[in-house]
Amino acid sequence: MEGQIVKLAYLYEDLMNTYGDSGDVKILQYLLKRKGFKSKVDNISLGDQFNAENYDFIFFGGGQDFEQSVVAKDLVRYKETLRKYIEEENPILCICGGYQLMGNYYRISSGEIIEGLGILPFHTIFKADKRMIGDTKYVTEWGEVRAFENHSGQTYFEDNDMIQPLGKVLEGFGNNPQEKSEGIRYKNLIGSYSHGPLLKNLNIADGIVKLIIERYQRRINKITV
Ligand SMILES: NC(=O)CC[C@H](N)C(=O)O
Repeated sequence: MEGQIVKLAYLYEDLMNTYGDSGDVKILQYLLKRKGFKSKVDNISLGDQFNAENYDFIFFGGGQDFEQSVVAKDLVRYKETLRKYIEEENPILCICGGYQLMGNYYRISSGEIIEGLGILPFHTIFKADKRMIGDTKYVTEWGEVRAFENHSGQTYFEDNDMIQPLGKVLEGFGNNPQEKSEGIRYKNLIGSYSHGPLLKNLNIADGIVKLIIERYQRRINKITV
């Protein structure tokens, strides 16, 4: 029965998957299996139908500016279902280009604006003077994380009460070269510039698996009552 399977959605797997990001989903499936949970990944792409309510976890990986501009136009159809899912404290992990698209906009090198979903109050701006590339190290609520970043977009929060960074940067750049902050945490949405994949850091992976199982149990209880 479908209800007995943990359901994961991978948004635009064919377009948004840089530097091993799909490994994040594979690691989560492996850890869920070790805990005795079967899981299934649905790849959601251009023109598909998607209802976040049916899932226990959503993954949105990184992408180059061109792919982001294509995806942004399609993604707008999912704004309300994603907003509801996020507001209800369900788990979602957005990496780099996927993270950028949760904010208000991303201004790319040509000056053109890629509209984000505007679910969270931040924006990203391409700055030619600095490509943020290399190894990163930062501290999160789950402990220290090491990963790899490669982006030109610099992300700035517009409301520091509503959203918090995922971590404090010890090495590398994170959101931008000035603030020593990495990624975002809002309810159970995690956004990060980390590739490599991020979830090779098992402290974060275990934290997300816990959130997924809690969400799965809430969803299953709703189906069976
Ligand atoms: N790796 C990525 O997802 C890159 C994101 C975006 N295109 C940037 O350069 O900022």
